[in-house]
Amino acid sequence: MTKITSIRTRVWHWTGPTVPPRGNFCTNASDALYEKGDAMSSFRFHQWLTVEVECDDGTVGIGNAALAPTVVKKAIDDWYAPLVIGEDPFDYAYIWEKMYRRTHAWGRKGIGMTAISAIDIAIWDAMGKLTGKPVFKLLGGRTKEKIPVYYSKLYARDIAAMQAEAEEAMTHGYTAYKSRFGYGPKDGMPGMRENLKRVEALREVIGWDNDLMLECYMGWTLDYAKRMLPKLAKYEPRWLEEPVIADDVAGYAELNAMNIVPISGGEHEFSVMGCADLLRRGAVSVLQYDTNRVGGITAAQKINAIAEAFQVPVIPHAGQMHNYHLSMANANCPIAEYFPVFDVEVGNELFYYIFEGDPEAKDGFLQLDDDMPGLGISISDRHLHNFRIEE
Ligand SMILES: O=C(O)[C@H](O)[C@H](O)[C@@H](O)CO
Ligand SMILES: [Mg+2]
Repeated sequence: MTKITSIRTRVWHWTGPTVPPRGNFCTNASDALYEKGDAMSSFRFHQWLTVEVECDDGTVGIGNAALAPTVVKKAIDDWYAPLVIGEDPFDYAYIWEKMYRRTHAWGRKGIGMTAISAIDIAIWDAMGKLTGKPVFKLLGGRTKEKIPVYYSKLYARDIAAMQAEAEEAMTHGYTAYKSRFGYGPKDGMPGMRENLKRVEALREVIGWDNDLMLECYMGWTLDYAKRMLPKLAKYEPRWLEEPVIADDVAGYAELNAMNIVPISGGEHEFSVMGCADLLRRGAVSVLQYDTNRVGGITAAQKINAIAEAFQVPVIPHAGQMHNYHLSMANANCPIAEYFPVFDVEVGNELFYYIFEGDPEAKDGFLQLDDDMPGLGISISDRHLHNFRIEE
């Protein structure tokens, strides 16, 4: 029997250069407030948590978390690691339930479930390494020759710059593009026009044979979204993402039931139960949990089965290997999100500066290696000079 002997947590604080924040960059939940200064500040992730689960034969599985890394680190060090050390990693379902139930009073969403996710991902990486199999081969194997990806950036800014970015992305063969709205309820009718002008401008560049997805990042309200949907319909978006805050599940369901534009969400939902509730209530037409938030690979795979029963496709939030392996192993995961490598801005791109092994998209697809055990990533020292590491 294999045993887990230690869990090492490190917070990687980015100290390198970052792209300065811009106004109307991306609507977000703080936009509802009378906000002085940078409303987007609490939605930038310039830190990341790595979790290394070591087994008694020296095998180390790597997990990660992007949400509130310093707090998640403390939760793991103080509460979760003692529950997991001494267990057999192949008892991953038992370990998951133990972490979930022993901290159920406070850990079923947010910080706790993010901690569970990071440990669970590390356990699956360890199991892959211990069996000599890529994680996707432990989940269901290769359901796709290669994974189609969508280009995910196009934050709101001046129209010429957005069109230039889309034109450049087009040269890489993507057939799907996600853009972010910069305006919401506080910007009134003029803001609606600004939003619509940018959608129009992107359609001019990518044409009508490519998918266009539109992201609100929780920055609109139900009222505003109901007014915008009929105006957006003619641009045929594949989905409208996170129009309202994650707690407004009824709002999601009302917008989705309008059947004007498919509503997507889930990246701020946690646990099997949380995602099952979104599906049961018809809240989303596309489910977008993130494996490093929702409960790790153990929970994500259960959610995939439930989503398949509802025939709701799962397109996890973010690229990154913990999501790619699930996309490869599930026919109900049609495409994956892909953040192009770029200067540190929002923070989704930090993954590339901490890890080695994440595949690069080519001609709108990415590939996983049948012979690469585990997740296929390692912790890199290429950019150590740009990080302060908190052990
Ligand atoms: O869907 C996404 O990629 C997320 O919402 C991103 O983190 C981003 O849009 C927020 O800045
Ligand atoms: Mg999103």
